[in-house]
Amino acid sequence: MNKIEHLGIAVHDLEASNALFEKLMGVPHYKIEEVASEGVRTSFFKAGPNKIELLQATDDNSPIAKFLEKRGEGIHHIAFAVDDIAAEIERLVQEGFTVLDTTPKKGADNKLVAFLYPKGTNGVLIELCQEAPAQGEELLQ
Ligand SMILES: C[C@@H](C(=O)O)C(=O)SCCNC(=O)CCNC(=O)[C@H](O)C(C)(C)COP(=O)(O)OP(=O)(O)OC[C@H]1O[C@@H](n2cnc3c(N)ncnc32)[C@H](O)[C@@H]1OP(=O)(O)O
Ligand SMILES: [Co+2]
Repeated sequence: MNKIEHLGIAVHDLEASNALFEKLMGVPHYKIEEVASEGVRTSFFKAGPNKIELLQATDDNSPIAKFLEKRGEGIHHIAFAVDDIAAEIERLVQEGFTVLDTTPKKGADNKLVAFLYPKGTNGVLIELCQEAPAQGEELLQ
């Protein structure tokens, strides 16, 4: 795995949290993107080379809606950048991790992503992220 690609933070109200993080970090968010397949609306901030992803639920079945209900607002996941997500998924399965997405799926910000079940990773939800190749559609079906 390479660097931490982003930290995901679950929030109730994306607009309010955008204003708060803008004040906190001294920079505006650089994009808002909805990922309907994940039931989320996201916004991104850069702090030097690092990224923060704020996530709001777009429906009641969203992982973010469930998380907020159970645990309230807070850090939801850590995303690691990987060069070859398919190879990394295979390696982690071999290592005995429960990979929730054996086929990478579309994430935000032009990424292919896959998640690991948090009960097998010390209670931390892990996301793998690969920069989506231009012809990434093939990987997504
Ligand atoms: C757009 C994209 C991107 O960056 O590009 C994103 O980030 S999308 C980000 C949104 N998408 C995702 O999160 C997709 C992957 N997540 C999932 O598939 C789900 O949220 C699960 C992680 C499987 C949890 O689902 P659910 O809560 O329905 O399952 P469950 O009731 O069996 O929960 C199992 C246990 O995991 C805990 N649990 C749930 N979410 C957690 C989280 N984020 N971090 C740590 N623990 C977590 C629950 O509290 C519960 O523990 P207790 O029983 O002890 O209470
Ligand atoms: Co994420």
